[in-house]
Amino acid sequence: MQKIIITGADGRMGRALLSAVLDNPQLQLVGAVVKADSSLIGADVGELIGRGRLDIALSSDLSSLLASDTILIDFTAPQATLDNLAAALKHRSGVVIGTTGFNAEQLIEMNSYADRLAVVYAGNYSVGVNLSLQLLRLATRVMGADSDIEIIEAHHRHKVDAPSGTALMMGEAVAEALGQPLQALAVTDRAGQVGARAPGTIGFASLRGGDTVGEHTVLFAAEGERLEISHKASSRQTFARGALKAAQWLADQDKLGLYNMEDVLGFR
Ligand SMILES: NC(=O)C1=CN([C@@H]2O[C@H](COP(=O)(O)OP(=O)(O)OC[C@H]3O[C@@H](n4cnc5c(N)ncnc54)[C@H](OP(=O)(O)O)[C@@H]3O)[C@@H](O)[C@H]2O)C=CC1
Ligand SMILES: O=C(O)C1=N[C@H](C(=O)O)C[C@H](O)C1
Repeated sequence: MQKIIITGADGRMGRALLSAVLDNPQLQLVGAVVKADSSLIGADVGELIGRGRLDIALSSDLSSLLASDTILIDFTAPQATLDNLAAALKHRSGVVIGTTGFNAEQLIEMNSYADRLAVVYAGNYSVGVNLSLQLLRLATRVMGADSDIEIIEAHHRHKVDAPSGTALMMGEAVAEALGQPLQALAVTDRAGQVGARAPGTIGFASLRGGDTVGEHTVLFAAEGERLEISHKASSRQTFARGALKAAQWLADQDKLGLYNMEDVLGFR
């Protein structure tokens, strides 16, 4: 059985991941980690997620749980993820990262682990979103030169980063098919007298409200027609199950490296 540790265990994704691990007979939950100042330290994981006592206590001591045969699944916040990667390196644990909102320096730091650890990183672990990246590359090759490309995302009111990690992944796929880096094309801030749309740019718009789990549309607006490629997640379990698939896949890899969900799904 593959041993799994969940960080950010009391978060929205942390709880979804705990349920998904407990439902998967091929996985064994060996640790659930919360912040050092959390009032939940010592509480029972089963009671946290409404499943009755499981005799696994929430802990803040990630290092004491990590080992070379554990996989850490981390959906927390950018700095916490980088701290957790440093801890994983000491124990040679594989890491599956779902956190979004990294800045450029933080992404460079994450990439620096690629030759020392086995890591999967994806801004979205659903099958549908990762399949859509293939569709987006094709649509961009066919229609990209003649279309205005806009990426619209909607999330719940608690989300702290924008554009979403998924929107940026989609933007990267489109930019790659256009043969340019995303930073050179992305427009994320339209307000006031911004002027007419610059050709070849990729616009981003972010909506926040209610309990929206995660919705993304990439619009190719051409003369006389519009193509929209959309994905709607209706449950966090879809992300949790994808992350567990990534953990099982990572455990079977014999090479270190920074992988993504397209690697896990065999799409590239
Ligand atoms: N890749 C994917 O498929 C998906 C990615 N996400 C991403 O996952 C991340 C978490 O999302 P979500 O679960 O909704 O967020 P939550 O805010 O519900 O959970 C975040 C968790 O991380 C913990 N945390 C935050 N900051 C720190 C820190 N500095 N040190 C240690 N722990 C910390 C929080 O602890 P505390 O509660 O004590 O603050 C909490 O347990 C986000 O970046 C989100 O975008 C979300 C869904 C899918
Ligand atoms: O914060 C979320 O909730 C989500 N975050 C990810 C993102 O930033 O794209 C994935 C999903 O859309 C939910």
